[in-house]
Amino acid sequence: MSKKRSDVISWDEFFMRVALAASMRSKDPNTQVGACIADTNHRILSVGYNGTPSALNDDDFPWGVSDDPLADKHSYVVHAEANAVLNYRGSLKDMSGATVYVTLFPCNECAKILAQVGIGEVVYLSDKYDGTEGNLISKRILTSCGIRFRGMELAER
Ligand SMILES: Nc1nc(=O)n([C@H]2C[C@H](O)[C@@H](COP(=O)(O)O)O2)cc1CO
Ligand SMILES: [Zn+2]
Repeated sequence: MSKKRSDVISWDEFFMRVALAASMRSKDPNTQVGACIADTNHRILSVGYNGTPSALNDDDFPWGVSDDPLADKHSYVVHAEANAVLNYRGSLKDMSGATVYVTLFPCNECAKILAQVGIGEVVYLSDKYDGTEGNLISKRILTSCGIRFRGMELAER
């Protein structure tokens, strides 16, 4: 009789790879971000990546940065974590205590959104904006709302 496989990927790795796959849909030329929200029963609630609102023609808007907010991509892009929350079609009470897997540490605006929908934990791959103003504010919000956060790495496969 054959034995069951035991070297399966962990839940952390599975959800982070889903987030990573979502990031591959991003059209942002500089930073592609993916997010996957999983509940405490290991069920995926939602997925998102950074992009413009779907009704907006993203060929008509900037993908670069500029001192002019009208010509800056940041003015038009919805962040991956926000999109994951907005894409969710279930009852928000089921998001309580859920974990968001995100390929880049959330900004302060997303931290507020995640806190307000009751996310319990943030797991991230990169923290490339560590120490910047928005990043420090985000960590302050998460900490003060009792939202745990931890980094993880993905093994090469
Ligand atoms: N956690 C995040 N989720 C996101 O979806 N983003 C998005 C906004 C932009 O489209 C891009 C950042 O572009 P840049 O400033 O690195 O060229 O990633 C950014 C962050 C950073 O906090
Ligand atoms: Zn954000």
